[in-house]
Amino acid sequence: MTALLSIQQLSLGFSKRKILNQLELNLQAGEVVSVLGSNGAGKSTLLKSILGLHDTAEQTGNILIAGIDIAQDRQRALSHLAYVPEQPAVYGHLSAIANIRYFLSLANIGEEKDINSCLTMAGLPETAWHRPCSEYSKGMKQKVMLAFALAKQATLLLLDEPNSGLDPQATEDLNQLIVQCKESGMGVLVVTHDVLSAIGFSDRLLMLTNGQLQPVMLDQSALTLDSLKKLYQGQA
Ligand SMILES: Nc1ncnc2c1ncn2[C@@H]1O[C@H](COP(=O)(O)OP(=O)(O)OP(=O)(O)O)[C@@H](O)[C@H]1O
Repeated sequence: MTALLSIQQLSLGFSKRKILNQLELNLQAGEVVSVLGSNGAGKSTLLKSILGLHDTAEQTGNILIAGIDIAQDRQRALSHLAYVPEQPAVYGHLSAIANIRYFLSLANIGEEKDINSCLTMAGLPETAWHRPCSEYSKGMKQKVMLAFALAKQATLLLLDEPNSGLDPQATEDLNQLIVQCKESGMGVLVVTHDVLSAIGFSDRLLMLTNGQLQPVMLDQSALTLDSLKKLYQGQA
């Protein structure tokens, strides 16, 4: 089976400082993988690599999305992917529906999927659909971007710190949506500091350390701040 995301020997540095070092990752359809790591470990740098945002001269290795090498055909590779950044980027003067229509047109996608049903699935209240997004909370903007991912029929979803700034109810709603995406056959890669949520929705937890991804097993019932500190410091 072709992996939805396959990263082979990815290395990247800034000013001769190595951030990613021969990093390997495979993610299958219907799988949620969460990447943990200390501040500055390189998690956002990894996401930017997957999005093809780094100068290729700075980077070595291969990244394939649905079997397509982003260095060869970035546009076609990215057509399979949806990305929700930590600060969701929507146009404030447009409504949720208008934003999604606009993003779909930018991606050259017709409205094959019903936007209303995507907004419903993403959990945005119907009363907000036609209001300008400048009036939305962060959680609501995030739901617009997730509804876009569903409307685009992306098979691979990248989420950068999806729970930061969300209250417990909004966190639970988002966690459930991640599980729904997985159950519908999407692959989801999450970068997060919310270890508790990640244990709940992930099939695999990986720790980014010294530029590489290492599997970690965490027992939710034994989780303490001290045990987490040790794990992040590589002492667990
Ligand atoms: N464009 C850049 N130029 C130089 N250094 C950079 C650049 N982007 C990131 N870095 C450095 O690379 C390292 C990894 O940064 P990155 O943002 O990927 O970390 P992170 O794991 O996402 O951290 P956090 O958990 O704080 O968000 C940091 O030391 C950062 O300063």
